[in-house]
Amino acid sequence: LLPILSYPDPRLRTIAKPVKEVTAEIKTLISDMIETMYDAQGIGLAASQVDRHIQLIVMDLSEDKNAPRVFINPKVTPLVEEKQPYEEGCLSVPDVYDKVERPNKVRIEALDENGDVIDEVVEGLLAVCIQHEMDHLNGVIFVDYLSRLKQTRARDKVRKVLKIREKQGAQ
Ligand SMILES: O=C(O)C[C@@H](Cc1ccccc1)[C@H](O)SCc1ccccc1
Ligand SMILES: [Zn+2]
Repeated sequence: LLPILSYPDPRLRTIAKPVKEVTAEIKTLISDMIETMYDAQGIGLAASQVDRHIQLIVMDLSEDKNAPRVFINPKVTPLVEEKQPYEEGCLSVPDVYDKVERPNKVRIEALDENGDVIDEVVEGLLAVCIQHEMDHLNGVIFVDYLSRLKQTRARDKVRKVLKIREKQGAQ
């Protein structure tokens, strides 16, 4: 399992670089990220969150957690002006959930783990999730869209959650 960086760790603000070649090392990272995402009960995970600053996202929206998707060097283009609110969460901001408005139909252009082209139009949760992960690759965290007060509360909440996890871990 890979350690997931927690807000407000400044490393989460790093801009991810494009992947030049899908090496064996990157394939190992992909499987480690998928395992880490499942363990953390996430439906998406960006490489930035595990302190690897390359343009790589893994996602799995399936019920049985057996259909992982890999997006390398993704480009997301909104296809509608109108934004819809969605109650978002983030594995880097544990136990914090709040509404974020995003376009809910986007085009995804990327490469998959075999270097094959992905070019899809997606809607709903998949569209929300890919935009949330794309933000991570650009050093943006969903709490950045919230008020200063909510950002302060999020920082305090994460500090508390991490203390509790430390204690649990130590026992
Ligand atoms: O990037 C992450 O931290 C994983 C995110 C992905 C996500 C955020 C907002 C909306 C959809 C997906 C989540 O932690 S995965 C947990 C989750 C699952 C369903 C709905 C919201 C959050
Ligand atoms: Zn996140």
